Amino acid sequence: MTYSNKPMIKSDTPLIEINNLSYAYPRRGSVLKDVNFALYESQRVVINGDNGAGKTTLLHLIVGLKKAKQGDIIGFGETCKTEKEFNKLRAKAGLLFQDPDDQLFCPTVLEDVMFGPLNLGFTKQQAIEKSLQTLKNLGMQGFESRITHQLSGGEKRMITLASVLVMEPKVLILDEPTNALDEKAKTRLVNVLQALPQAMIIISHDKLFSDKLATRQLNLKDGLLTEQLAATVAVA
Ligand SMILES: Nc1ncnc2c1ncn2[C@@H]1O[C@H](COP(=O)(O)OP(=O)(O)OP(=O)(O)O)[C@@H](O)[C@H]1O
Repeated sequence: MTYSNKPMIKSDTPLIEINNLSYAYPRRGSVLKDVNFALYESQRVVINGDNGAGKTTLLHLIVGLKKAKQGDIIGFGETCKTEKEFNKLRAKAGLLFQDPDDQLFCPTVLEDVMFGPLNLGFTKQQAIEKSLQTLKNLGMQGFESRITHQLSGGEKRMITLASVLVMEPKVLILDEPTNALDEKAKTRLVNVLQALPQAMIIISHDKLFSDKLATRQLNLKDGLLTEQLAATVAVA
């Protein structure tokens, strides 16, 4: 038998857990009120809610881009309070920003998608191969040398998705991934996400997309996160 010093994560331990999380903005007031939530392996949780309900705020709190005064974020079994602890969480949880322009920063598409794998320590050749494969899976082959800031809204969305998926994070956190996508691209995205083993938290206003993908749907309203639907599709 071998022993490891690494903390063991039991399969019934949530990947991400939120306990009694509350958040308020100055002038806006309370956005989240005592929110509790747990994400387990293989779950695809879609959160919907009206504009301004606090969905993006919730995702940013989960990954530590905003810090709550009240409540706990527990990532992969470890409570996160400090920047170092959130850095560890972010290494395993890939966030797709609502606005692609917050995510694209390299001159060309390939450089942008490669950036993550290179940072993870893959060789240039490996990073290129992984990036080309991910772009192909998303139907974006041929875009490698395109200038990112010249892309259309939907193209930017797909490239930012590629830059998150190529990292193969343990958890995918996607803020309105279908924004600006046409029906063909949405269908391709559903197929790509359904085939992935990762757990996901997805914000979406797109009911059809949510129904196809979600194993669990939640609604955020008046600061409260409530269960909306039982599983709509079987987890692969
Ligand atoms: N820095 C800030 N200061 C003050 N209020 C803010 C700030 N950021 C967001 N808000 C407000 O907090 C509320 C929640 O914003 P958030 O972006 O989380 O909503 P959302 O549910 O993601 O909305 P949408 O569906 O429109 O993207 C909104 O009323 C927004 O105007």
